[in-house]
Amino acid sequence: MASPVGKKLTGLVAATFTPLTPQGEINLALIGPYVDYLLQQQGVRSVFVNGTTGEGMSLTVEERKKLAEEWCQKGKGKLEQVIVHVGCMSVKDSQDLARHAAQAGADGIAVMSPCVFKPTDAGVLRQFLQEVAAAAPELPFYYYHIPALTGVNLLARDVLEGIDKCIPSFRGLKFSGSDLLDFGRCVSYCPPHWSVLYGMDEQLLAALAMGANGAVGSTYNYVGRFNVAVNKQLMSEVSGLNLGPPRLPLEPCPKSRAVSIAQRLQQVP
Ligand SMILES: CC(=O)N[C@@H]([C@@H](O)[C@H](O)[C@H](O)CO)[C@@H](O)CC(=O)C(=O)O
Repeated sequence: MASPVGKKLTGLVAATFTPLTPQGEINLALIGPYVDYLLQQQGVRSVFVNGTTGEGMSLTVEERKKLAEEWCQKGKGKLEQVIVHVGCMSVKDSQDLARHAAQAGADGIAVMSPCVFKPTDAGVLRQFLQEVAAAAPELPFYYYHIPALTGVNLLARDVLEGIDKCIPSFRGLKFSGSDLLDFGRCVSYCPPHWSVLYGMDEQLLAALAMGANGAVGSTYNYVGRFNVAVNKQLMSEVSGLNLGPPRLPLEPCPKSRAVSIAQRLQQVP
């Protein structure tokens, strides 16, 4: 099957919370107003559903399906992209969620590593991701790298090695780690039609300076507007300095180039 096209995922993406009723049931009635709130109050136009912030791993498969459907339905014609996290401990549950996300009209799916029986190396993790991606080959697929939660301390760059050969729908990664060297190597490795999205909101400026295409995080639910303003300002200052394309060639990273990047960034007021 031909690999999916679809618009490149960029900008701020809110990792959505899951609204619950006082009885602990998912509260689907709040999703419509949540969409409007993100657009109107935060200037955030894409969402990442059932991830860490949304406590997807603590929800049942049925609850995750209902939430994915509701976000796709209420976001249709309003949001730019609805990305659904479909990672589970069970590959079959993940495949089921991937197929469902495609039927529900999601714009892409993401998967984190299983974290109890952990992959022993990057190849094993790639194989897990491949089996899930194959269940919805028409959807752009993203690897969700979050080692602090999964305990899977593989380098994201190693996971990316040759990944498009086994996952034709691969379109990038959400990097929720603090290792900016690994992040920079991912930026360098990814072709321009992939998205490199950063997920530690506290380090967003560093990630943008290193070439992130956007960010996925919890704080964009409530300080999205602030970030949109700061990022616009940063980008105009950086482009005013004539630094060239933001995608920095860090692989291999010669010392002289690293120094010159640092010197140039110091000039940003
Ligand atoms: C561990 C965690 O929840 N990390 C958040 C961050 O947005 C994080 O809340 C933020 O950087 C504040 O520490 C995201 O990376 C998680 C995320 O995007 C998700 O919910 O899928």
